[in-house]
Amino acid sequence: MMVQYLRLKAEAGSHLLFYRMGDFYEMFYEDAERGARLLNLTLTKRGTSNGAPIPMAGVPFHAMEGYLARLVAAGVSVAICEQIGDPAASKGPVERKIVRIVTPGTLTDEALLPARADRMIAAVWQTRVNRSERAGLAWMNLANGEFLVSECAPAMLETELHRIAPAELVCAESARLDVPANSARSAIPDWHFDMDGANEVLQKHFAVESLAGFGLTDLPAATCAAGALLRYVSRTQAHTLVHVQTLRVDHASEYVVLDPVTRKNLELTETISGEGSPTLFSVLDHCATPMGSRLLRRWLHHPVRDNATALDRQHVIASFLSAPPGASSLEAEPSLAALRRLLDRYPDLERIATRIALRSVRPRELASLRDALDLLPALADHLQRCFGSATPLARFESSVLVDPQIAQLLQQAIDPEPAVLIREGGVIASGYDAELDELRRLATDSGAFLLELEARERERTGITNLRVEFNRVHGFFIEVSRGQADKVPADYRRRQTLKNAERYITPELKTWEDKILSAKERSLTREKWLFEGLLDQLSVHAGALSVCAAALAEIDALSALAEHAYLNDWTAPELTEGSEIVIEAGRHPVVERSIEQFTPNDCELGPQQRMLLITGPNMGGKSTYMRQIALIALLARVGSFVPAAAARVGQIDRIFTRIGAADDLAGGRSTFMMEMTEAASILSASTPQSLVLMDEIGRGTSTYDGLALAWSIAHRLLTHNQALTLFATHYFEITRLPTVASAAANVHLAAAESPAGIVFLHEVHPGPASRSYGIQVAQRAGIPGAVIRHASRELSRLEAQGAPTPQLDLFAAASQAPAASEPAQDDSAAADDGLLRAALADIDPDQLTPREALDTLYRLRNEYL
Ligand SMILES: Nc1ncnc2c1ncn2[C@@H]1O[C@H](COP(=O)(O)OP(=O)(O)OP(=O)(O)O)[C@@H](O)[C@H]1O
Repeated sequence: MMVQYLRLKAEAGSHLLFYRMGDFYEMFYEDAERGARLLNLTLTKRGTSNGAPIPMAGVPFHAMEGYLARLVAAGVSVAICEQIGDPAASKGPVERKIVRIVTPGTLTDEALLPARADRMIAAVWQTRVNRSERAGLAWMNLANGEFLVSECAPAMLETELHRIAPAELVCAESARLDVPANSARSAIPDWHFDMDGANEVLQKHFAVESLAGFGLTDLPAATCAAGALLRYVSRTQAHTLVHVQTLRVDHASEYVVLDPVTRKNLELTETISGEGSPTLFSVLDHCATPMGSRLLRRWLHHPVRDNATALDRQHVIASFLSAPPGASSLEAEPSLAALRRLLDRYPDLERIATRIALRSVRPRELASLRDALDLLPALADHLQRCFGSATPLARFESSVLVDPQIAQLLQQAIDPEPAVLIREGGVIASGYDAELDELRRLATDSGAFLLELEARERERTGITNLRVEFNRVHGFFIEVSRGQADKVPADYRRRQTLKNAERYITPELKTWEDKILSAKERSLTREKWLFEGLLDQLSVHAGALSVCAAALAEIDALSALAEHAYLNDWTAPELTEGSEIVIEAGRHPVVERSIEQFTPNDCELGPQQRMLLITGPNMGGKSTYMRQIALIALLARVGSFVPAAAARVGQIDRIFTRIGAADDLAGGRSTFMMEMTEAASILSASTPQSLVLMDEIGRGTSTYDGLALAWSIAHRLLTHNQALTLFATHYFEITRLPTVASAAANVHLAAAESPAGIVFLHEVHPGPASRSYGIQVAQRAGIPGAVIRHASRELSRLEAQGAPTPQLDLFAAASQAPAASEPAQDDSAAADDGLLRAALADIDPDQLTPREALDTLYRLRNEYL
């Protein structure tokens, strides 16, 4: 047996091998030690190898899913090996085979998948294309069959990986890659990414002669990644990936780019501290179905650049909110509420459709599919009746109506309340198959048949005390007392002679006995066979079911957004082609839900006013204001309504954020270094169509350095990048920027002092702030009174001395008129000078090749001229 085990283990490679032995899955050697540690199992021993005992640990077969879930959550892959031979018929160990491999990114089991989030698997391959380095990406959502590819510059790889957020990342053994924090890494041999092999695997899977139809001609790196991924995923599944029916090129340029830092800072689906709520997704997710929730999550991570796509969604939401012709707008909600109630009754059709294709669907899922299909006509009718067929909703009507034959088939085939597993029987409805009905009747109604047979034989033979009986040794027999034995007909065969009686069997009873003794077993076998046949018939419709599921998910996500808009008074933003974000009375979508009275604020960014310099006291609401503008812009680009009285949002290519400060100790970067790295990427990549959020840049170093950097960064963003920028700062000097660059404007968060202390008004007013209120905020935070009094005395002393540092004169100077433009320009020139000197000091000319020297010269010229 160990020889067989070692052969299978070699096949399983680095995956844990679950080796089926009777009612257990056993692990041996290092697998046993690792499995026991991860799953908290008892480590035992079995036999010896080279004189040493073999470690062993096992899990009961019926509890396997729970253990698998824990292993997958820990990023461990498991190869599952089943007994496929007949133990009774085999000499030596029963034949066994690895039937599937469960990896973090290739799950399709209901129990192992998160309901309201996708689990992607991605592959990456970097290669040189036309003398420049390209990163090819392929990713698959096995639970719905989506298969996508894209290519990008290596510098964008991290951003792309965060957008895709794979649970598992497949890469070449030789690749040096930073894998996103939540991804498990799986290394495969480099040659799996070979171009010829990739073409072959993909062409074979899609049964095509060329991949040109998929638009892969100019994407060699992505093609290699797709081939390797398809090969990897196929190996993990017991069945072919029939539901992966197409491959789509996903152009990153279709979406507003959000780098990993921005996704985190905007708390789209995860808070900064890693919780699931409160986030934008958690407040918006009113979806009735898991597939609707997953789609909404995907949308929030993929705001679109194209107005048409966003407007199409917005129009559907508007249709949901518009009342039927002639009715008042108050009636909109009830018909929307009725729709939401209808959606509540739908199961996860998307995943059921996939599991039908993968033939791993459970009986109860088919029962819920049957019930759901029954509801579809009512849903289509509701859409038509309440929202009218002339609206953008009409496009869903044909997709949600699937062939009624599927519903009919399921009605006939599946028991009203089927068992959990097919192996238990009780899944196929009675009346669907005459033979199954007969087997079940035999297995359960044997008493009636025996009584009927006994009565018939008594009448036929005239033997009144004839009895039909059963015992374990002889099975069924007809017993006749010895005195009556001469009356038995010729077809009676003697089975046993007792002292006072004879026992017989008849051909009819023998046939019936054979039938009944195996009836249970045969009814189970027949049921399995019928179930397989049913899956054959259903899998023909898996594609149509997926289309229906996608339409339902979209209706669900859009009606959830409509409901949120209705309940929270959101409005439809205007989407324009320009570069602008104009918001009237905007609110923060998450914060407005958590506090009683949210103060709305306006914002105007556009070609004439590209930067808002935001000042105000700590706790005044600067970060909230900046984030709400970014979230409103993002929601508009998702196609949602927005929390504002009115909004106009133009084209946005990227949203950048430099908010808050956190050390990246693991990455070896200090707070200041992180801050500057993020600022550097903003300066190098933002464009006039980008939205940039900068919160307190430069505070992580000495005041003069910080101020000089903050000034220069803001100046450069205004003059060079020309991005739409929200720039919050405590450096008052920077509020002079509008005097040198007219596209900048000052706003501040208002606060007032009352006898009870500082009152934050949270209102955005034009102009810079007049005071910092730092000491008052510190007092509210619970700094001891003695410290506060000491600080106040120090502040008065420093102010009396006449502002020795820019930091201290920050707000005191606010009431004075801003300085003339000359000195400010000097400031800017001085800061540039300092940076140039620092850059020159970093260069060691002796270490540069002529080419590098020339490049450096060009870079410096571009940056400082
Ligand atoms: N517009 C608003 N209406 C009502 N409350 C608000 C508003 N904006 C912010 N707040 C409240 O004020 C708190 C502090 O806001 P925020 O963190 O944005 O201040 P801040 O100015 O960025 O502070 P710091 O400078 O210390 O980072 C928020 O948690 C929120 O409860």
